[in-house]
Amino acid sequence: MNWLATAIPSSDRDYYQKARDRQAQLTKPPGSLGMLEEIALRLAALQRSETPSVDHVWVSVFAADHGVAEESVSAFPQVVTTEMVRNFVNQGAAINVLSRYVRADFEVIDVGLIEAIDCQGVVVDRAGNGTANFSEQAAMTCEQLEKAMNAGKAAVTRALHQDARLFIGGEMGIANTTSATALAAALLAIDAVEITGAGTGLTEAQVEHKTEVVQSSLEKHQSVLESPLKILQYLGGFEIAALVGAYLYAAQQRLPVMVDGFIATVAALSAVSINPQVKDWLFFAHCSHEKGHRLVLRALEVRPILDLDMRLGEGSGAVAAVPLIQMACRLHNEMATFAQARITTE
Ligand SMILES: O=C(O)c1ccc[n+]([C@@H]2O[C@H](COP(=O)([O-])O)[C@@H](O)[C@H]2O)c1
Ligand SMILES: Cc1cc2nc[nH]c2cc1C
Repeated sequence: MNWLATAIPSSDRDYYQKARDRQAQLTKPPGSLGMLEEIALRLAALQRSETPSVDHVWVSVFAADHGVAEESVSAFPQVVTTEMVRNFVNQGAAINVLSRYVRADFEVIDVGLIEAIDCQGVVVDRAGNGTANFSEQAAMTCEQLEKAMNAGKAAVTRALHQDARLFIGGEMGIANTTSATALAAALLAIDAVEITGAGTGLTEAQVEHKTEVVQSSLEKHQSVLESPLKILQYLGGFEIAALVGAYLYAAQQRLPVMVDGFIATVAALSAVSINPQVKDWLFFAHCSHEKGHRLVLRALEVRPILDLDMRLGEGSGAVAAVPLIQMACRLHNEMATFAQARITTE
């Protein structure tokens, strides 16, 4: 994975300052548009533009099965992953509705279902047929990790070919909150009990069992979890590794990203652990209802745009935040200045 060593550009300070100067002249008390101002400044600096815009959004949903599902850690059966992929293709899922609403390009990628489904409209870029059960062995081999991260890179390449201005990666994988929880606990060196939550809807007793599965897996693999890539290989999922690859490559290619919920934010944490420069290119859409999400956002020192108790995944929260960042751009670009509107400032 030589491409991982490619430098990630920083955002442009001059454009940031220019955008800040313009915000100061717009017809509003300074700072009164709150976080919408900062979003516009960041986008101006990333796009090196005085008129930032995110008119063309790209959504790639990565789907994969998880070996750890056999430990009864999800409220839903594993087959739902494949069934939801069919739903994505048939345009019936929440992410399809939201993508249509913002006129985003949408694709779904089978990055590792147990059984490949013969369904027109699925991009097949598989790293394997489901990960191994990480409570017993490494979730994936080094080769599979590379394939999964390359699937994310390939999705970003497709987005760039279509001139997308914002990349959104969604995920679908029954039991992937168990994987994301283990990843975050390993990356942040915390205990499973601090971060394990209900996922798709476990009872308290089931969450306790899930916590034990995560904690014992962390202890089992402790001696090999010495780098972010090893942690991803041992505890990750193919769709999570694809998100990590997508975030890193998008940043290398100067394509801003909107990060979705708990699983996607853990993928962002993994990407930041691999290359901290990636953080400049990431916007965080929302804080999900999943227990560990706020903790991971805090660890990343980022503030999400929305806090709606969503916990769906699929990229849904990220798309829900798109109208707000589009508004942030329009306000920045179209508001009159005090001089234009002839408004007294002192
Ligand atoms: O994005 C989130 O914050 C989120 C929180 C809980 C669950 N999910 C979704 O639910 C699935 C994983 O839940 P589970 O309980 O099977 O681990 C997976 O397909 C995720 O997209 C997503
Ligand atoms: C129905 C269903 C839809 C989902 N979308 C993302 N994760 C999901 C999990 C379930 C169970």
